[in-house]
Amino acid sequence: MAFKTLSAKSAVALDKELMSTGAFSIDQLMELAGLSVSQAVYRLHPPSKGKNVLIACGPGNNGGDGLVAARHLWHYNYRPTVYYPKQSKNELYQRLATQLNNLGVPFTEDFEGALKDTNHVVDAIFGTSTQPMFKFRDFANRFTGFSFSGEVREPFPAAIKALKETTVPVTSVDAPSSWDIENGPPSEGPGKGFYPTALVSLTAPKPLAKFFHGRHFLGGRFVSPEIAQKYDLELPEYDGIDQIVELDPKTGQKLKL
Ligand SMILES: NC(=O)C1=CN([C@@H]2O[C@H](COP(=O)(O)OP(=O)(O)OC[C@H]3O[C@@H](n4cnc5c(N)ncnc54)[C@H](O)[C@@H]3O)[C@@H](O)[C@H]2O)[C@@H](O)CC1
Ligand SMILES: [K+]
Repeated sequence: MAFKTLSAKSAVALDKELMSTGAFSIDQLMELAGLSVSQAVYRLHPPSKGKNVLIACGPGNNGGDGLVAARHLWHYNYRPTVYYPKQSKNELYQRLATQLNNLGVPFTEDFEGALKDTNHVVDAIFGTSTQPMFKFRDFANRFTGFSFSGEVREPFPAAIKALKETTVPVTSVDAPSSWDIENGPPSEGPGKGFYPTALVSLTAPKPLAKFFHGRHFLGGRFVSPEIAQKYDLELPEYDGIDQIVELDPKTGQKLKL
């Protein structure tokens, strides 16, 4: 069975559509994305198996999903710790960080130290960025010979390397950080050889998911039938009140239990 995915170009258009004709705000989408991630963590690693969860957040929307997930995990009785070294000045992210401060969730700058005392890690450093900066860099790379992963800037290379080397289970949000949306794992740089335990694809799996062989969940239960049809998405049915659905990593279809 063919593994159906959403191309980088369609992912950009779909994001715009959700926020224009779909009438969603970014806050809403991020809340639902982060809620999905928190449910995947609960499914993989209930608090009875260890409450310490380290959430690594990058500077963009992927990091925002991580901040939201951290809040939900606290409410599920986990003990989350957040690594968020490049805090955005954007009001939305500041509010998400304040919400965590209000719950007493600690922020750490020592990612590797925190990793020693954790039971599960959420990788929300980089997702499937659709920023023009990435496109420019891809273009520039053709002339300089540097790959995307070789260009991951400080302080994130050490964190991505630590994610690769840890024996603690890692759940990646939308993409294993530093993977390419179309071509998957990088051939050099800190993300070379990084294969997390689980992946939560948001809205629809992107082409990189074909290179991933761990446990695969789909989240982002907010796509209307009209938008799904327009983007030719074959979204699996979510059960009951679940915000995630587990997919067969080989086919991308709903996993038959
Ligand atoms: N359509 C959806 O389903 C939704 C997507 N969301 C999330 O949004 C993500 C995409 O967000 P963004 O486009 O903000 O991008 P990312 O969050 O993937 O992050 C890339 C950002 O990092 C910055 N950056 C800074 N330093 C860097 C360095 N050293 N190396 C590389 N990049 C660096 C880039 O400027 C860029 O803004 C998705 O993967 C998903 O997690 C959700 O927030 C909302 C719903
Ligand atoms: K990620």
